[in-house]
Amino acid sequence: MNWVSPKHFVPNLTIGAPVIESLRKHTKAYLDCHLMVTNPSDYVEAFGKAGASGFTFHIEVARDNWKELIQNIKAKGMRPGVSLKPGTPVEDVFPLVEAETPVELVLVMTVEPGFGGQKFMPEMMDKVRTLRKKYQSLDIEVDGGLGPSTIDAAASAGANCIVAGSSVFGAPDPGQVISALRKSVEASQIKS
Ligand SMILES: O=C(CO)[C@@H](O)[C@H](O)COP(=O)(O)O
Repeated sequence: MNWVSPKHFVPNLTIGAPVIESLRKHTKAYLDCHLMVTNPSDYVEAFGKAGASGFTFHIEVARDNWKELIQNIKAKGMRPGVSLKPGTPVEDVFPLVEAETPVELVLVMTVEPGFGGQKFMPEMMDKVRTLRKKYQSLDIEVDGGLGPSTIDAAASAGANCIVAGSSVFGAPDPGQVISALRKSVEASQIKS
């Protein structure tokens, strides 16, 4: 794909706080917000007010301010999470999980963030296994290329929160795919 990253031109997001606010009027569901942005601090207040449940930022853009960011996310009533890109070592998020005010979720990207429909990277399961061994009760999320053919690898490595796009929205029966994903995670949790 020949795609060049644009510079920021406007401070708004296509699926930003107004979308969360609109959804919140119709559901009590957990709204898990993963902000793939360079300036997550700028969005905490708006997402909190809009009714987001979780706010996940990227470690790659928060190396200098993650402590304040986590505290701010919690102060605004959301669960803080941190995400890491495929090239980022898992050790980089340990301090955030072990902090006095810790993140409550780690999102291991299983594709390069940016586009749906990419191939799952099984080698990222080493990160998931490492996190699960070290932190038994941590929420570990995976995102990218998850579907019926890849869920068992992720679930058996220890992932318990699954983000799935193409496999669900491209299925003739999305509910059936969601059930299959859920079943695999539940079965792995019983075994461990
Ligand atoms: O936002 C991203 C990647 O940037 C992911 O959430 C993907 O969009 C998930 O989609 P599939 O890989 O399941 O199609």
